[in-house]
Amino acid sequence: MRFSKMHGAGNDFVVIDLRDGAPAPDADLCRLLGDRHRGVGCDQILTISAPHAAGSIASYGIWNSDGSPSGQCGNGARCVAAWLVRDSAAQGDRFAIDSPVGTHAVERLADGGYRIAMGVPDFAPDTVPLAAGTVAADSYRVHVGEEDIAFGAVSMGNPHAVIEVDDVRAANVAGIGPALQSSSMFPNSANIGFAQVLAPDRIRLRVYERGAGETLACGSGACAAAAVLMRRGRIGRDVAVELPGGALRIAWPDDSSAVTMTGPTAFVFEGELDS
Ligand SMILES: N[C@@H](CCC[C@H](N)C(=O)O)C(=O)O
Repeated sequence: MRFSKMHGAGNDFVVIDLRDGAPAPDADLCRLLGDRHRGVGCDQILTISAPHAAGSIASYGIWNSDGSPSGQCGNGARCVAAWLVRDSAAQGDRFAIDSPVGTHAVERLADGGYRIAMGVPDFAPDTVPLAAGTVAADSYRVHVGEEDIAFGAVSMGNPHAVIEVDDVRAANVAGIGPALQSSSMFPNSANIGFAQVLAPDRIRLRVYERGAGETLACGSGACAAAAVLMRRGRIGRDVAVELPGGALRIAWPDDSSAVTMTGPTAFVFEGELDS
């Protein structure tokens, strides 16, 4: 099995081409590929297959390093786009690719970065899914140990909670992240973001990802944090999101439009696994 190792702002991937109809890796193989000691090591495994929608050039599947599937991966979408460009499957600077939750318009930028239309954020609790009766415009509350935590919740095709903090570097990401993930409020778990507003056009973010733990960057998490804070009026509609592994640009012109995410991609190495 041949694969490409890639990363987007430090969120790293094993990318596998399944366009010949080969089966997707099962959960055991995903765990092995994700293992940084016994396998290749990555946060997510991305598989590239034939398109689902007319007009798209390919589709992709997403698996976390613990073997669980996801519907959305922002950094992964940029890496899949860059992989398809290198493969000459993409003609021109604008094309479309299908994630498990829908079709995404892709724009290849002059500086080598990619802009992806990530879809319209959905705040409905049933969609997240979040076990809460009403849609809170601002935030929900939950007890984690002794702490009373306020958070926003949104689906970007995958579930996100966003906690605004004063100092993200001091945030208890490794404690609150897994505790909130296992709360009964999140029947499908969630990606837990910790966001600090630095300026109306700049936030700092760390994300404890579902199925992967804290990563150097989470693209859908950046969209989710920006959407929650924009909806609260805490920041403007076009922001830089500074993550431990790099910066992404997130824009959401108005509540009914798609969020766009812009950021870098990198190829790390090519590899081959034997059976
Ligand atoms: N790193 C990704 C998100 C990957 C999936 C996530 N952990 C989940 O289970 O939903 C990104 O860049 O968005």
